[in-house]
Amino acid sequence: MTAPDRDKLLVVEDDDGLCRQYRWAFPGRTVLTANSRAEAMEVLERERPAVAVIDLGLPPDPDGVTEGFATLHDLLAICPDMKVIVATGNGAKRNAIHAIGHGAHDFYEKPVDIDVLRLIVERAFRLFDLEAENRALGAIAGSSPIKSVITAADSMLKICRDIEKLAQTDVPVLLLGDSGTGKEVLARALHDLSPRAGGPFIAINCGAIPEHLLESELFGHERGAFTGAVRQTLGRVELAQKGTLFLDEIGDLPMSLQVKLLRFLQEHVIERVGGRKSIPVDARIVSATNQNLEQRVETQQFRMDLFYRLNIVSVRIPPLRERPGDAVLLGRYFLARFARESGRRVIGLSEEAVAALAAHPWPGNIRELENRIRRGAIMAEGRFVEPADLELAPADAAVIDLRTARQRAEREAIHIAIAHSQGSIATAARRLGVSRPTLYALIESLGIADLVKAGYSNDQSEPITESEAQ
Ligand SMILES: Nc1ncnc2c1ncn2[C@@H]1O[C@H](COP(=O)(O)OP(=O)(O)OP(=O)(O)O)[C@@H](O)[C@H]1O
Repeated sequence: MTAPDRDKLLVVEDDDGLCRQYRWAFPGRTVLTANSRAEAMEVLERERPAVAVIDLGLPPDPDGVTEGFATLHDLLAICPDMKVIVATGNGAKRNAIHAIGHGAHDFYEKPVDIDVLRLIVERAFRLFDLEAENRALGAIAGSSPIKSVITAADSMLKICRDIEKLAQTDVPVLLLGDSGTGKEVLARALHDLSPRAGGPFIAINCGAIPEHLLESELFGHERGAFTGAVRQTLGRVELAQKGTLFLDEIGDLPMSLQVKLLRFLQEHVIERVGGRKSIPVDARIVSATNQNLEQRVETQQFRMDLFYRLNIVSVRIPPLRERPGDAVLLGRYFLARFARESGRRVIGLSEEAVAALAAHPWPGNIRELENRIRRGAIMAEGRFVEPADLELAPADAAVIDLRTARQRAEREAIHIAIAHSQGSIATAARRLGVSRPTLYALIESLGIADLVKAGYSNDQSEPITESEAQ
């Protein structure tokens, strides 16, 4: 299918007179019309319009909304980037809200006011353009030199280039970074880009295996080496023959094994537990830690000679919070992946979710981000993942202007006061220290009249007195 056409407007409307009106109303756009869902899908396949206006009352259900919603669903399933505006009957706000929840970009109420509709449609075209540009930018920014490493941050792009260079050598590399920053991803990339790519990549977490098992896990054992050693077993070092050995959490390697590892690094030979033979092993060593190894050397928990052997080249991986743009870029990447894997129709992150991702400090780094997005892809009810789906607080509180902050606080105070006044506006006004007309004016200007009416007010019968009005 071709790319969406940024000038084409699709109108799905069964009234031919209205279709004509639409054509006149948008002289600068190519207006394509369809009378039914089937026709709309044909036009979509052929023309890929950027924006669509659809009437919810379409045949065979012109008086209901089922066909309109089905059309909305089908259009977005094929073309999720398209901006769809739905036309609803007078007063049918519930349908409009339902449509937005199902991915519609906007709605307008019939009868058609062409000036208003023009504004809505032009806004949709502008947004479509902006998003298309963003996607193009994202594709460029996200084009990291290493396929498995998604990043747009300069510091990480530099690390990727360093990894590419280091991959051509055999020097031991020490990867330093907090938990979940992608140390294993980079270790694997180092292997995959190296001439050893055809050989094995063997990883071992030195902190996760009990000390008494670790020696045999690393170096293997001969039959009868200890009770239960019923057969000869190769260790991870030997299994990495002609490949790469990734020693994760190297700071946790017990002192007794540090000597043995050092010998391997110096002489490229190992001895299995219970064995006497020196076995040559050709494996590249990449290690990683989130601890301060120098400090462990100072406190004599880590051998200095081993530290220098492992640390011929070190690569410090920045935490996610220090990679500008990466939380959102990775968030979109994971969401696309999880949505695809789970077959869910979650299309994107809401603006609020993007802001929340950008503001969160990510103590658990990319692993935390991945887990939150996995949750969001499952929990999202509409088409967009919201901050609550990610169990993140909305971020906008930190960046709103003072006027918005004041209005928000006023809204909240009014709701609380009315709720505590059993719905009486007069009592609420007294509690808030304002006159009743002022409170009414505030409720009106803050746009919460409907909520106040629906929620609490039993105040309808209390007319404003003359003295109050002054
Ligand atoms: N730049 C990246 N692009 C895509 N996925 C990434 C990136 N970095 C990390 N990940 C993913 O994040 C998760 C954590 O990464 P990884 O296991 O490499 O971190 P780590 O630093 O080795 O963590 P730990 O220290 O806890 O072992 C993995 O699922 C990994 O695939």
